Amino acid sequence: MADTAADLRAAVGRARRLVVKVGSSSLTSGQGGHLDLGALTALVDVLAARRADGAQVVLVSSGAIAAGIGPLGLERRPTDLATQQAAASVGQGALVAAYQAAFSRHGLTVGQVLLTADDTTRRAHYTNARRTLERLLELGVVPIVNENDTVATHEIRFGDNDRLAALVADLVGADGLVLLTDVDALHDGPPSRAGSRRVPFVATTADLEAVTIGGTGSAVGSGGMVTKVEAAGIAGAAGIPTLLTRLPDVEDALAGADVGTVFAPAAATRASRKRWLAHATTARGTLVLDDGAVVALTQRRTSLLPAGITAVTGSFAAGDPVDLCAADGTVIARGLVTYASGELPRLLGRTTRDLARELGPAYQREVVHRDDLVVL
Ligand SMILES: Nc1ncnc2c1ncn2[C@@H]1O[C@H](COP(=O)(O)OP(=O)(O)O)[C@@H](O)[C@H]1O
Ligand SMILES: N[C@@H](CCC(=O)OP(=O)(O)O)C(=O)O
Repeated sequence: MADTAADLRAAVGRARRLVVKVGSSSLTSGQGGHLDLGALTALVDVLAARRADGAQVVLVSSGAIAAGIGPLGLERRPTDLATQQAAASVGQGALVAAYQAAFSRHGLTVGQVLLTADDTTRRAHYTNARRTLERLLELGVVPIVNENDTVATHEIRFGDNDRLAALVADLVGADGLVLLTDVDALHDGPPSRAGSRRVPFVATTADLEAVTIGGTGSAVGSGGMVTKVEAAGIAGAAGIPTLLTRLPDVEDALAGADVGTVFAPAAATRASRKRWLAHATTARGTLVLDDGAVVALTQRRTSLLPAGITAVTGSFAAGDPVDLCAADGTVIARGLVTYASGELPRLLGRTTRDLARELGPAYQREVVHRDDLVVL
């Protein structure tokens, strides 16, 4: 029988391994610019209590850019990448120093882990990040994860930390993910709209059909509710329940109180490598498929051959992740491509037999092998 909301709340509360993500809006005051040390300390006290109960905790903390606004004398969150990176460079130091001081009062050591979207896209980097996090946890350290904003580029960037938190939860095999933001829960419409109501439980994506999910409502956050719901989906695909609430309610939430929104995990999960491909990679280009190829991939689960591709966009190397799209642009799958973007145009629409005869046996290969392909 499916888990009830109460079961799932209890499961997150007693998680042996917990990933907690806190957003910029919860850690900074007013228009942002300075860390709210009271809020940060309150969070650390709750996490330290979980540690004292024997749980392992990974903290994914935003706030670097927001915390750099004040020290740099800026008036608001910068919008250009270079100034965001400068603010993150200043703010990340302040953020980790504040956590270090707060956790040390509980006798706990923290370790900073900065990741880029490129680190999760490359499988070897991804598994390396897993080893680092595992070792930190074994050593009793509280890892504090953030995006490595100072080197992230526009093209390949998480931007908000919601997806990163869900990927980290999957990476470390967490039993629960907690997303802390500046609203008490997911609402059935933007909370600023009069009459919007809390959604206490999302059992399946069907429960989201009647919900209007919007972007950020704060001056310092970036993803809004859209990325939080997506993050709950990514964690759910790994079998991990997500609890979304606001920082002042986190203690009650972890005690199983009926606050926030709890998202049930998916009934069926994919293999870890397929989850990585679906959620942790960033596509470097697009292959547009004809209708026959779409049917072959989605219904017969075949590999993708050159004959079914009508167009290629982007610049990628062999082995890179790419999106596979239908003619109308809908992304239907993601896969690791066996050819570089420069090689593909002359192969499109051709049979592998013709290509092998003309160009040699190496050209008999699939463009995306079914083992390296995940239908979305
Ligand atoms: N349906 C919804 N329910 C709740 N919040 C929503 C909804 N749609 C949009 N939001 C907005 O999402 C915001 C939280 O996201 P964000 O500002 O990115 O926070 P964080 O910094 O914690 O990541 C809320 O303040 C709210 O204004
Ligand atoms: N890595 C960035 C996260 C930016 C951000 O606004 O994220 P979030 O508050 O989670 O929507 C930072 O630390 O400032």
